[in-house]
Parts: sequence; structure tokens; C-alpha cells
Amino acid sequence: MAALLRGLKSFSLSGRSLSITSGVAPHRRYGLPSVLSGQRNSSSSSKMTVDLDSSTGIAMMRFQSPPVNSLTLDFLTEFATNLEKLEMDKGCRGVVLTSALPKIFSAGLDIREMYGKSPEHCREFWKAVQEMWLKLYGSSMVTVAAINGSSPAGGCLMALACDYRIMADNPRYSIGLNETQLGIVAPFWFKENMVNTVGHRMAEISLQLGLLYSAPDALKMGLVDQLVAEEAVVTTATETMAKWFAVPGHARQITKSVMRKPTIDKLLSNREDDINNFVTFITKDSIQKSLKMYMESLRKKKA
Ligand SMILES: CCCCC/C=C/C(=O)SCCNC(=O)CCNC(=O)[C@H](O)C(C)(C)COP(=O)(O)OP(=O)(O)OC[C@H]1O[C@@H](n2cnc3c(N)ncnc32)[C@H](O)[C@@H]1OP(=O)(O)O
Repeated sequence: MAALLRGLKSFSLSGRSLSITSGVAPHRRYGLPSVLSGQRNSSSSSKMTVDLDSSTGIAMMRFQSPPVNSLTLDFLTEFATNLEKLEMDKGCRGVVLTSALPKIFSAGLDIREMYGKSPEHCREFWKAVQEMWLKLYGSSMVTVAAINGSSPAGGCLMALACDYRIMADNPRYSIGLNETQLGIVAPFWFKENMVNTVGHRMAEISLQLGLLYSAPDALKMGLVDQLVAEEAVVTTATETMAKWFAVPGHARQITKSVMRKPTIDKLLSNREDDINNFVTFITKDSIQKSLKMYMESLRKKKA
């Protein structure tokens, strides 16, 4: 939201198009977090790579946090930092989110960050989840999720926060907000993002039952916008981006802001309550027990 508002402010001040094409040399390519140095990031602790092609203005963010790109505190912090840097980079007009791991986009929030942890840790973790979503849903850039694997819960939320979702046409990949299946409850902003995408009735059914949809079913209900062959997911995302860039930037950004502002504002004005609710809920003995059972069921599935 802050990003969208910044964009709107500079638009009204300058009275010019918000087009953020840069005067930088074409084909500039670099990784984060070393955006400013122009060096490709090779840190082994990095959870993702980010490459910005200056000739197109498209940044490619590839999640690479084995085994399942779960959203740990470190992952979320790195994600938010990277997105903020791209947001400030005038050479970047759009971001593609995808996975560098086979068969998985993201397994959602890392359950170990919510199990057996202190209330202080849970606070910090939830703030980072909020931050990830606020930055992504409120981004002034064009954001496309190239979903090349399964994407439950928080992974689905990340995709939902983008402007457009392209998924690999593989019925074995699933996506959805399955929180109730874990005995936990998706907060109101997860719910609203889902409602804003698929409509109230589908969202209610999906959320109450904690449904995960196969890629073809996700397309039918509008949870994703397009299915393509797995090997074409990323190229289709960049082609799609070009179509979105063809629309005057200021008009698209203002429209995005108008569509998303009510949901974003609701979280911004209830942020502290939302954190307190999460901490109270997640540290309950009964909820901790549910999380433990769920983790055991994941392990048993493998055995
Ligand atoms: C008020 C509270 C609101 C909270 C909102 C919560 C949002 C969330 O996002 S909660 C997390 C929900 N996520 C899930 O339900 C996904 C669970 N995982 C899976 O279904 C599968 O792992 C898979 C489909 C994502 C991948 O399947 P597969 O390729 O077969 O891999 P494994 O199941 O063998 O998993 C490998 C490894 O990773 C561990 N793991 C999987 N998901 C998570 C996770 N979300 N957090 C932490 N760890 C996870 C899994 O336990 C395996 O670990 P090891 O047994 O140690 O190898």
C-alpha cells in the first residue's frame, strides 16, 4: 500500500505518467540483496535469487529454500527486503515469483515457527507474515505468480497477493487455503484476499473445508488465471507481464490501489490486534496439539 501511495503521490505531483522505465543500460542483470552493488548474490544462506533484466524491467524472484520453500522468519524477512529494493528501483516495473525447487512453489508458513515457540517469537513471526503480504498486495509493480508446484496455505496467499497467477498444468499440484485442515484459522486478510479473487461463496466453501484444489480445478474456480505446460510457466509469466506493461502505468496503479485499499487499510488499522489474536490463538495448548499432530501426519505420510 505504501508503495502504491508513493506511486500515486509522485503521479499527482509531477502530473506525468508513472512509467518507471529507467535510463539504465539494457540487460543489466543482478541479484539481491546486493542490488546496489550490481553483484549477483551468492550467499549460501539466501532463500531466493532475484535477477532484474533492465531491458524488460522484469525481476525474476526464484524461491530456493529446500525442501519445500516454507515461509520461515528468515525467508519472509529476505522476501520483504528484496521486494522493497525492487519497489524503489526505477528500472523495475514487474516481478515474477516462482520456485527453483521441483514440484513445489511454497509449502506455506513454516509450521516449526509456530510450534513450541515463545509468544515473543510468534509476535515477530506474525509481523513478518503481515509485512510480506502488505508489501506484495500493495506493490505498485506488476506482480505475476508463476506457480510451478504445489502451493498450500501461506504459499497460496503469496500467489493470491499477486496481480496474475499462472500455474503448471499438472493435476498433482494443488493450491488453496487449507488452514482449517490443520486446526487453525486463516485470518481476515487471508479470507478477504481470497474473497476478492474468487468471490464470497467459493471462498467460504474453500476456507471452511480447508480445500486444496488441483491445478485444473483451481483454474475453473478462478483461483488461478491460466494453466500452461510446466516448462512454459516462467516464459508465459514474462509474456503476460509485457501485456500488463502496455497499459499506462499510472492508470493501472491507481486502479490497483482502488481495488485493494479497503482490505489493506483494514489490516493496517488492526495490525496490533491481529498480532495479539495470532499469538493468543497459536500458543493455546489445543492449537499446539493440532500443529503437532499435523507435523506427525506429514512425517507418517513419508514413512
Ligand atoms: C491464526 C493462525 C493462522 C496461520 C495461517 C497459516 C498458514 C500456513 O501456511 S500453515 C502451513 C500450511 N502448510 C501445509 O499444510 C503444507 C504441508 N506440507 C505438505 O502438504 C507437503 O509437504 C507438500 C505438498 C508441501 C510437499 O510434499 P512432499 O514433496 O511430499 O514433501 P514432504 O511432505 O515429504 O515434506 C518435506 C519436508 O518438509 C516438511 N514440511 C512440509 N511442509 C512444511 C511446513 N509448512 N512447515 C514446516 N515443514 C514443512 C515436511 O515435514 C518434511 O520434513 P522432514 O520429514 O523433516 O523431511
